[in-house]
Amino acid sequence: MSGEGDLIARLRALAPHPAARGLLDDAAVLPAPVGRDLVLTHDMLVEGVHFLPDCPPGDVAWKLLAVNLSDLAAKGATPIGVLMGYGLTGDTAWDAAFVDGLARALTHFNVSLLGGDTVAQPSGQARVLGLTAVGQAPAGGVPDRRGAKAGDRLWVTGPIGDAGLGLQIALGQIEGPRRLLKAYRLPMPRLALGRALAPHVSAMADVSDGLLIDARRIAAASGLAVTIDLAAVPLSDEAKTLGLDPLTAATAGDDYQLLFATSSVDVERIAAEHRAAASPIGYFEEGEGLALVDAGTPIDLPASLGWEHGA
Ligand SMILES: Nc1ncnc2c1ncn2[C@@H]1O[C@H](COP(=O)(O)OP(=O)(O)OP(=O)(O)O)[C@@H](O)[C@H]1O
Ligand SMILES: Cc1ncc(C[n+]2csc(CCOP(=O)(O)O)c2C)c(N)n1
Ligand SMILES: [Mg+2]
Ligand SMILES: [Mg+2]
Ligand SMILES: [Mg+2]
Repeated sequence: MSGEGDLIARLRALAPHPAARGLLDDAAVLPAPVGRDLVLTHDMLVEGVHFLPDCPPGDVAWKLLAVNLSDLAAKGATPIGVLMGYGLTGDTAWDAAFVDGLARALTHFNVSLLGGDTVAQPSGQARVLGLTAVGQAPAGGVPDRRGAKAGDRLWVTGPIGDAGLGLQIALGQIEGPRRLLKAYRLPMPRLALGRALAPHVSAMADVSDGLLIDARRIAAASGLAVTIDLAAVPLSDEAKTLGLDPLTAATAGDDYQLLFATSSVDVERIAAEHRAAASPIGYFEEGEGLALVDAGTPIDLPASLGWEHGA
């Protein structure tokens, strides 16, 4: 495998959906699901920004798909297919391992490749990958970041902070269990849980940039203030053993957990039915901005609430 044509030939096996037209046409043609809206999202991964140069290519493929499916999960949507933007660097072994990993990930999530684009990247430059995911909206309406109500509690699925530790492990800054490295490299989008929660939430998003910054975005989009209790942020046993502090966990990002507002009392039961844990970590009220408490005692906001590109 070397050039564009060879890559597309390899990708053809990942594109069995009739909408993909065998990756032989100018565009994909997808019949709209009857009576359902489509949910569309696009996220990119950049070498050195989202993944390290020594990350196994198959893991990069998994993460490219997973971070996009996480946005569909936050909308309670069911994935249908994806379009991928790929930059060739001339490293054909890397490309082959990436395609193998993408095949595994697409099979795992029962998603088809519908199309995309392949370009050559100038040699020596960081890899840039993009993916658009298309999903079918849930029947009862799509949760919005703008829908939180004063009096709602803020909930998050857990754990939070494992991926941040995984990044530190990948960077060789700390030693820790392999599960934390996997949390960073191979995030698991909460698709089934997102679908189950969607009818019960007033607002929902996934946690990509950091719990604090993403919670503040829900509050801002809803025209409300949010208060978060750091003592309630769910940490894994491994993270506690490594002494992870909740503020670091809540600003690290890469969690791909669900963050949502609701007044429903059914949330813990729904999460348990999906073998997940959901924790009430705060509440919304009239006003604006984010406030932090630690077991009830107000504390100052950190200088950075999470990841913001170019900030
Ligand atoms: N280059 C762009 N062109 C058009 N819309 C964009 C662009 N970048 C971001 N957006 C839109 O801005 C909104 C917020 O995007 P953002 O990427 O912050 O959300 P997200 O994908 O959930 O988070 P993350 O990228 O951290 O996973 C979305 O509606 C997104 O489609
Ligand atoms: C090598 C490396 N360094 C730092 C990070 C941390 N990081 C980068 S982008 C981002 C937010 C999510 O991305 P986006 O907002 O683009 O979806 C986070 C938490 C990483 N993943 N890899
Ligand atoms: Mg995005
Ligand atoms: Mg998101
Ligand atoms: Mg982001």
